[in-house]
Parts: sequence; C-alpha cells; structure tokens
Amino acid sequence: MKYISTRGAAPVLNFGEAMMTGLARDGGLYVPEAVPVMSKDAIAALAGQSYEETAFRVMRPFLGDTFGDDEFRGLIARAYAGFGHAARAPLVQLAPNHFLLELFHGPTLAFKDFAMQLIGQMMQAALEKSGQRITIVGATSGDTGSAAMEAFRGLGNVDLFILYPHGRVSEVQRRQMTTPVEANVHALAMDGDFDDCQARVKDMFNDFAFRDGVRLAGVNSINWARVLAQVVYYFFSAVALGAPHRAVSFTVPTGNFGDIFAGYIARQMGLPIEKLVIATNQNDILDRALRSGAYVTDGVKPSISPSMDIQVSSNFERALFDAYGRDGAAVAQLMAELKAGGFHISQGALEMLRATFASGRCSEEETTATIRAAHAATGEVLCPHSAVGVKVAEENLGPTPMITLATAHPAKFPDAVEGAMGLRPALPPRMGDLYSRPERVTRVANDLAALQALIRERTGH
Ligand SMILES: N[C@@H](CCOP(=O)(O)O)C(=O)O
Repeated sequence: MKYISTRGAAPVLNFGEAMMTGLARDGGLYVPEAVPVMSKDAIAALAGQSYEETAFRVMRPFLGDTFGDDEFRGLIARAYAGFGHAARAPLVQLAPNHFLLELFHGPTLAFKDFAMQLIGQMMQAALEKSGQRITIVGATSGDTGSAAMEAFRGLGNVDLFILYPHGRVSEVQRRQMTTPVEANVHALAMDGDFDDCQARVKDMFNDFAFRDGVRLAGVNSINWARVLAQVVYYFFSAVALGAPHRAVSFTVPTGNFGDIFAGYIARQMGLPIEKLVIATNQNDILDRALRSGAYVTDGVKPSISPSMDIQVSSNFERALFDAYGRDGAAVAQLMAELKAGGFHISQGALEMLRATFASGRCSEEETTATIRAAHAATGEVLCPHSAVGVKVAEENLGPTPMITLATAHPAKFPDAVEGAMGLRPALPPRMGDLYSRPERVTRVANDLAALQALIRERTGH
C-alpha cells in the first residue's frame, strides 16, 4: 500500500512513513494510492465482532508490512482497553429511523480518543523500533489537544506541543490540556483562532530546516493514520444496523472535515452509505461551499460548539483531490487561492462532491433548542456539537436509517448544556478532581519564529 500527496509533488511513502511524516513535503496531505475494497461477504462477517476485531479487519489492508498481525492486534487491544463502555461505540436510538453513535466513552470523552489512543500506540511501537525521538506539534479547537495529551503524556521518545486558541475552548477542554503533570507535554495558549493555530503548525512543517531539526510529526487529521482509525466506527455501526444488506446514512458534526472524510473512505471501501451529511455550526463554510460552489473564508465566529469553530477545513483538500480527478497541480492551485481568501469549485468537482455529501447548518439558538428537545423526547443529553449533528440529521431523515455521530460527552461543555436544559452534566468520577488540579500553560503570540524558538529551547534542538 502506497501513499501519495494531494499536491502530487512529495515522495511516495508506505503507511509507517506516512504516519510519522504528517504533512507531505509539498504541503499536501497523504492519501492511499488506491483504496482497498472489502467484499460484501467480508463486511457481512463483521457482524457480531468486537470493536477491536472490526478495527483489525478494516485497517489491516492499509498497513502493508508496518506491523505484524499479532503486533497490530496487541496495539489495538491496548488502545481501547481504557474505554468506559464495553461496546466502545454504542448506538442509541433517538427516533424510528434515527440513531446516535456515542463516540465519547474514551479517556478524554471525545471521538478523538478512537484514533489518538491507537496512533499513540502505533507511533510508540514505531519509535521503539527506530530508536528515534520526535517532536509532535498539534493545533486544537479543544478535543484533539486533550486526546493527544492523554495518548502521549509520559512517553520518553516524544515531546508534544499543543497550540490552542486562548479563551476559545471550554474550561473542561482547557483543563484537560493544562493539568497533565508529565514534562514531555506542553499546552500553549495562542492569540488568535483555531485557523491561526493550524496555520502555524503547517508553517512549521513547511519550514524544512525546523521540521528536520526537531524531527517534527503531526497528530492532527492531516496525519492519514488519524483518518484511517476513524473509518472503523463507520463499519462497526453500519454493520450493527444491517450493512451490507441494508444501506445507512451518516450525519457528522464537522470542523476540520477529518471525521466525515473517514466516512467517505468507508464508502469507497464498499460500505453501503447512501448519504454523508456535513453538519456545521455558524462557521458554515462547508455548507456554503456545497450549496454555492464558493469556498470563501469569513472569519471564525466563536460558538457554543467550539470544537467546530473552524473555517479552513484541512481535510476538504483530500475530498477536492478526488473531485478534481486526483490532479495534484489543480489542488495546489486551489490551496494557493485559499491563502488569499478562497476559490470557486469547478462544476464537475462540485457535482462529484454533491453526489457524495449533503450539508446543513445549525444556528446557536437551534443548537440550544435541540439539546432541550432531545432530552425531553429521549432522555439523551447531547453535547452542543452532537446537537448540531442531530438537528441537521433531522432535516435529512428518510427511509434509510440515519446515524448521527455524537462526538463528545456533554460534561465537556457544561455551561452550554446547562444553559439549554437547566441541568449541569457531571464529569465521570475518574475526572472528578479536574477543577482542583493545578494548571500549567504558556501564553504565546501568533508568531512563527517565537513558537519555533520556544519548541527548540524546550526540546534541546
Ligand atoms: N475539532 C478539532 C480541530 C482539529 O481537528 P483534527 O481532527 O485535524 O485534529 C479539535 O477539537 O481540536
């Protein structure tokens, strides 16, 4: 299995190399040269299997010889052992044809744990073999950062730096990043919004002297391994509802486009997915782009679903690569135009995207109303991101079962949930002392050179 860049001008890599590389050296994102297809029988045989076994069978064809089978099974087992639900990703029924996939039973209470716990294991195994030490720099609007801290804290061969937008994540998210005591993890509160944080991370990857000097790696969904690990729960939930004999649709609360792109890969692998519905909050660039063809940034607006406060959705580049017939030069041109504010998607590419994705937007008031209504109707307490998904899913219900991804636990956003339904969701007992733990954070300016100096100093490079 080979991996190529969406901009067509970076070395072709194997899985292990792509995982440790993060962003391609031409600024693009790695994707498989060809997506392996699972036969109908192989999908049917996933029925009744554990989450771990499903992960093994779905991911194995993408790995080449990076890990042996027994080794990979061991990594998967360790990754999911700490989840707080025996099913790992339980399905809850909300309405006759509407299901919620609870992806918040991992250690940091967000869907990011599914991939981050596993790539933590995979990267650690790869580093033990190579004897290397790496520096991971990630950007977060709240959930990726906490999941990465949890997966990499205390590892001897990794220094982890997480950039988050100062004042724009929930208190629980912030404390999850600022309270780990291990010296190898660093929370950096940066001036600006998530797009600024993500842009500085990409700048660091595009500065080869810095990148090679600190041995830079990434754990955002620019890293293909992150996306791949998220493909698994599409299979797991769809099979539980009768795939491959019955098609399903998914609605995905979307910010950086990585989670829904994982659904797109599942569809390419042969999972019968009828519709993939993009659900956005008031930062609705993806919904606008799909409706009008204009992908134009408009400034990030803070919302009660902060993890989705994003305008530049990194993984949309992967979808564009396919929509433009895998023409790397065309994608590179679009990304250059994006730096200047935006671009227009060609008619052919737009038709391809619309054949796969639908979209919808949820305002702040609608998010609050959905939290309230879902609780009254079903007893389910939604986080604001999941509420965005449920509201948009309700507009897209039809004869095909709809699965909405519940991306985070409501207790990560207690103010928003309490504001909506008058009840303050409690953190699980194991996190009960989160509010009393001392915080450790460095305030940083949105300044590439200063950030690089700080990282060099702390890593000794
Ligand atoms: N919503 C994310 C933003 C980063 O996304 P990623 O999937 O590329 O890591 C967050 O919560 O940090």
